[in-house]
Amino acid sequence: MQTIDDLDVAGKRVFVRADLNVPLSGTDITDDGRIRAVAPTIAKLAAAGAKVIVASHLGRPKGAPEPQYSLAPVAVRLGAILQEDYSLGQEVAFATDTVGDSAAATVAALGDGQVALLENLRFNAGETSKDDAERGAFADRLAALADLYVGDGFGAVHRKHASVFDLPARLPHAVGLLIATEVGVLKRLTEQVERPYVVVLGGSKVSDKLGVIDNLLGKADRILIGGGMAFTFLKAQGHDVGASLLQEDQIPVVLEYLERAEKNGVEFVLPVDVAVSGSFPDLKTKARVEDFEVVPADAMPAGKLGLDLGPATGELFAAKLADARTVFWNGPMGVFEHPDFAAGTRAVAEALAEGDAFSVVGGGDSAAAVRILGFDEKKFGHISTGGGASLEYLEGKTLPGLAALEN
Ligand SMILES: Nc1ncnc2c1ncn2[C@@H]1O[C@H](COP(=O)(O)OP(=O)(O)OP(=O)(O)O)[C@@H](O)[C@H]1O
Ligand SMILES: O=C(O)[C@H](O)COP(=O)(O)O
Repeated sequence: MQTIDDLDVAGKRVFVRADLNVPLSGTDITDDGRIRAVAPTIAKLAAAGAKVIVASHLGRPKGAPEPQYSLAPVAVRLGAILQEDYSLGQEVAFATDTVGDSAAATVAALGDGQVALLENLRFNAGETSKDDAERGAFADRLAALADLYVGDGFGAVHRKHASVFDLPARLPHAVGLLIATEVGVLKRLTEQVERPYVVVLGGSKVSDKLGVIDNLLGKADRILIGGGMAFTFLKAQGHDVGASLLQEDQIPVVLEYLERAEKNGVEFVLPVDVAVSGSFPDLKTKARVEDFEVVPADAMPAGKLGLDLGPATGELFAAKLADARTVFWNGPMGVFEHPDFAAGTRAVAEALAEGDAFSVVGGGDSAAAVRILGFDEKKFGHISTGGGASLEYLEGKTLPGLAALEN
């Protein structure tokens, strides 16, 4: 792959596909880790005299503008970071569309060394379309904005989307600093793993992430399952899971995983107790949950939502991490955004921060959780900006965004 050092960027319009899909509470950015992670690439290009056009998705809008997914607050924060940490002389210009008049005018007004951010790519149906021609047509319009392409949105490289996959085929391209670092670390987990190798999985994108277990059954020594992921396993074992997140159609798959794990000598560890509530907590006010209750994992009351590991499971998971030499963790153990349901995530983070295993934390929300809960990032081996992306990399899948940069 070419790096940005291989490109002559001075005076050129350089399109940087970043992953600025940051957690928001209204228009407040609750964790800016993904912005900080791509800032070195943007700053380096600007310092080399490029006109830098940054683009990203945010959330999952359905192909049309949805104001709550606007990247406008991100432009302000990116500008502040570039000014404070990289001495960029001006603010980041913001285009209120992606391939329309605002984008054209914003890019035309960019001077050498200046930076603009386009509005959310997913406000256009062409970005995520399954139809090659529709995606290609959108990529053509994006390509018209720029002379060169830099891929640095590691969190999105597993998506076959126009700006990730089709656009680099249309412009001379290179890999950014963030992707280069991320891939370097994850390679280590696929090539030389020190054992015991323990994998911790949680989060809410259950259907996206169950598949990785298939591959991990041949690699990991122990797999701990928490977060929204746990309830499909508990249900497969015959337990009622109330109104918790459940991927019912995946139960046969999960049963096969459990059987194969036993055959392969891989230890599966599931929650033994769960923190529940009758409704999803208010993440904005963070008001105390009146009906908060810890119940055994095999006796979840009907209608209740499992929202965190119980304390016994927190201790169990910490014990199962104590002798690990390598750990990969993806997905929070509970709805950590609310203080009543952060304990499980805190227990795992604490075990990793205090242990001496080489630990990789993958995922926008998992990484944010570690920082929001106040852990020192330096206590972890690597904090990856990619959740689904890092899992698919570890699965050995071809990632469209990396394949496109290799061609
Ligand atoms: N039991 C649960 N029920 C519902 N949601 C949960 C549960 N446990 C965790 N979550 C939610 O999971 C979300 C994070 O899941 P996700 O799979 O997106 O994690 P990630 O891999 O770190 O992020 P990404 O894949 O987006 O990079 C958090 O917002 C958290 O509140
Ligand atoms: O948060 C993520 O994992 C990336 O930004 C990708 O988002 P997506 O799962 O909505 O494609």
